[in-house]
Amino acid sequence: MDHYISINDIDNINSWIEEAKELKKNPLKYIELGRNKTLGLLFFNSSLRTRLSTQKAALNLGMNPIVMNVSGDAWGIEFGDGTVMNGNTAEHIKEAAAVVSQYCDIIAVRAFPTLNDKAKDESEQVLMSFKKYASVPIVNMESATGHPLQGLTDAITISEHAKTRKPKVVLSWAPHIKALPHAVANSFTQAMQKMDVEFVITNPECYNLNPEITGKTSIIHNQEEAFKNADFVYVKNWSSYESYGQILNTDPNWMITKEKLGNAKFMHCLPVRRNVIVEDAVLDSDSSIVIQQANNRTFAAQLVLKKILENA
Ligand SMILES: NCCC[C@H](NC(=O)CCC(=O)O)C(=O)O
Ligand SMILES: NC(=O)OP(=O)(O)O
Repeated sequence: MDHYISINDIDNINSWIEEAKELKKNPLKYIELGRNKTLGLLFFNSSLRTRLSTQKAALNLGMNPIVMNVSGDAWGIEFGDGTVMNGNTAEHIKEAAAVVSQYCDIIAVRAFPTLNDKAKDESEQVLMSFKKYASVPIVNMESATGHPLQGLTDAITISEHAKTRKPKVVLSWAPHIKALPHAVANSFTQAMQKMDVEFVITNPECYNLNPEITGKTSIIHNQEEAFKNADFVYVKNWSSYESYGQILNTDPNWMITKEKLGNAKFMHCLPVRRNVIVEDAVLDSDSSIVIQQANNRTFAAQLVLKKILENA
């Protein structure tokens, strides 16, 4: 594999899941594979899990990770072509990406959407500019429209916890005080579409995700109906896609409660706002598998890095 940009880069999700489970059993098996190779992690946004689990994955492969908080610590980067750079940006992505490529064998990037410029967000300007101007493989650590390391993690976690051959998986919108990206929900949807699961999405009417991503997946606007016989309830807030980046509904009736969850397992990518997205009683119960889910971030990242290293 050259780059890991989206869930579409997974050629066979079942074999990837099996390989990730093998890595989890023996995380240091490939400690020589990345020896003397450097992974650069560039963060334009905050992170706890991605920042630590991706470094851990690199260390398990014998790589040396180096991390930079780009927003704040680096010079402001210009992405526009032909811009007269007399504003706030001090260096162009053409130089920045070429320079970092000389220090790193793989570059991983986190860059969230603007949520006010749909065209710009959908062009994935930051991630795709790194891909264009860097001379080494690029890994997406959550971009404007996708979080494929999370989506792969979620697929592994569902496979590990499934009690039936074809579990029912529900992606549910839940309320939030801030306008949040679509990336996690998009990549989760794409991952579930590749798996042998019964997958449905539930969200208020004004919150349908990008129809190009949801495709034929059924969208049910009645949460209670969607949750019937669910084995996994994956919860996430996202802002409106149609009224791009807007908060149109904060109805607390969409919050996940123990009663609504029934016998299903609760999943969330984290960080999660308690008693806004989900009540304490769920997170503090055995129904929640969010901690086990976050642990799998390491093995998803390790699998992706391994596949890139093996291709080098
Ligand atoms: N990487 C996982 C989720 C990151 C981001 N969440 C957030 O920004 C939550 C912020 C808050 O709760 O204030 C998102 O939804 O895409
Ligand atoms: N789930 C996830 O990506 O977490 P962070 O934002 O903390 O990296």
